[in-house]
Amino acid sequence: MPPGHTSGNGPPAMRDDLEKIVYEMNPSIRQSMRFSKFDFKDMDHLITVNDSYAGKGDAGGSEIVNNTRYIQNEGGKNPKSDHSNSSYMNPDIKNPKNSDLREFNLSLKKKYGGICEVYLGGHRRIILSRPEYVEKLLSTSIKQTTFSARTHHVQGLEELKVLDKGLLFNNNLKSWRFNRQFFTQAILTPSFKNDAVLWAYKLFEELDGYWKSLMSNTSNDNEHEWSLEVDFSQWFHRFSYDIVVVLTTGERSYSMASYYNSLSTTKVQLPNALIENSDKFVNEVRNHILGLTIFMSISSFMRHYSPFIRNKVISLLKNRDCLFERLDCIIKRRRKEIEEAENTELRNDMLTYLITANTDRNINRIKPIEDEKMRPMTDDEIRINLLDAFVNGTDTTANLFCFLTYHLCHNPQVKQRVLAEIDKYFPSKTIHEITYQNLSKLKFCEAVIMETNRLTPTVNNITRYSTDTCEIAGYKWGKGQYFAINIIGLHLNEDYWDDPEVFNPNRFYHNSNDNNEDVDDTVMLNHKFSFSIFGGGLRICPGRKLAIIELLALMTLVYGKYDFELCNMNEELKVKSAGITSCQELKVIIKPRRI
Ligand code: HEM
Repeated sequence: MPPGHTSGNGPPAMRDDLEKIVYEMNPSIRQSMRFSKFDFKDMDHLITVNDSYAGKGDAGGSEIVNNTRYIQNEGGKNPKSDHSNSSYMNPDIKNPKNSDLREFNLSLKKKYGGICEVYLGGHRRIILSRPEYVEKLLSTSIKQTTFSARTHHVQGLEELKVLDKGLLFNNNLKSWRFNRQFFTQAILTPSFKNDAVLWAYKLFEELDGYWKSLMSNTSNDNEHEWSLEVDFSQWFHRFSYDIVVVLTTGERSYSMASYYNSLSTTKVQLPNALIENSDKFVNEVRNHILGLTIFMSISSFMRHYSPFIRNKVISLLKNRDCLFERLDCIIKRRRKEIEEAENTELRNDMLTYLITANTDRNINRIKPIEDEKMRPMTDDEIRINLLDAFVNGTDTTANLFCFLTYHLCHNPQVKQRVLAEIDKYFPSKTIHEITYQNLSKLKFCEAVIMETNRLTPTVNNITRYSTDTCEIAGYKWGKGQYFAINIIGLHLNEDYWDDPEVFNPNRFYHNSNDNNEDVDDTVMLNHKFSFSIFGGGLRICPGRKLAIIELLALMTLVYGKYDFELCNMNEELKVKSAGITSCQELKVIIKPRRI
């Protein structure tokens, strides 16, 4: 997930504070944070395309030019003709107030075509919206290291102690490779994937229990005919936290239980202290994610000397210390358990893998490729890898599941096909047989996941920072150029997609005969890079398989058991869009489908 991610369902107090900081402070900061809340009227001022930059390779991009010039005129169309359309909106997300960066990206593509230049907070970014232009950035070649970094050296990230560590903000190629190898191996082993499905099942059972109990609080006595209004956004953000925490640390968090307690007069049978501790943990992670946004976007001077921000910054640094201390305790506790469990079989969670990798207790016995990677990981390294999994692996999946539900409710025929496929492979009473191998048979469901991400991507930009001179989009650029791939610009590009605004999973499902088990899962895209759900190249999302397994498991378990419809079909999808597009609320009525 790219930098600048804000979580949609952070604790309200925290979110309000962030908005206060961003929107109500002095104008110079508002200007620098314009990517969060921008004004279409000002776009011509903000955006400059000037090929005198190109070729010079001036990474500083010294001046803002007030006029706008088109350097790429796509498909013979004059982008100027789209001017009146600058507030173009996808039918599914209608309110520009609710969807800042997504709408901004869409209008950039509409108005300026495949390439343009944007100044945000004094930094020049080159925005790319054509698949041909992003090829080199997402190249898989190991030798192509010009675009191995995601950001420039952001001092704020150093202060948060995440720069050049772990994966997400690690620009040190050697250190990144070391961490990436462990991270990937830890979450791609068959035993880990099995556990992922097992935990999805267990946590769904827990969720199912809460929903039934909430229903029994109401007057309807007939257990087969009840219905319940639930906010999918709240439940599935919590579900994704609980599953990622248990899969990575092997320890339970109880954020679903805590949410249930807030809704119900009867409470879960767990000690309060356990739930409070779990709430603290989840809030620390959420605040850390918000901290990443603030520390990346606001200059060191403003962070430390602006009276508006200073206190927030101090509390975010305290939050970082608490979270790090908590993770360090978990790591130490597990190290001790591993030492004490001499001859016993070890668990499959990510933490156990990271502790034992390259030791004689290695749970997966995968041989490291290079000598330098032979050493075990330190606690400091393990901590950041766990954090990377929390930061990247929770809200992304939860939001996608909400968007998916929304699209299915608006496309009843697609919904019927999804249910038919689930019923075919997981008939009633066989749901406990769910494994990652048989989930992979759900090809139509997988196509629905892809199409959901095409139309409503959770990640808005994939960024790269050039570590050498390069040529992109026919221009020469200097070392230190910041590029941002405009995902929605690619996904709704009419040159590569027929009826791009229509929800049509068949684009990703090429087997017209549903009875044919031997499905061709090669998706034919007009251009390899016209679709990017998980990024690409060296930095491609390492959690992509886990994300798909989790989403398929959720579809099977939730849609298999419950019928679902939106409380209000006319209501807009409520999203907020910064680094990721996040679902704020999704009210759904659920009814039992299978008894
Ligand atoms: C639907 C869910 C998800 C989506 C849409 C998603 C998307 C992405 C994208 C677009 C990137 C940037 C890739 C690039 O720069 O080329 C990324 C990076 C990353 N993702 Fe995911 N992701 C998802 C789930 C997960 C999960 C479940 C995990 C792990 C538990 C994860 C871990 C990571 C990490 C660690 C990175 C940084 C990789 C690096 O810099 O080497 N993601 N993700």
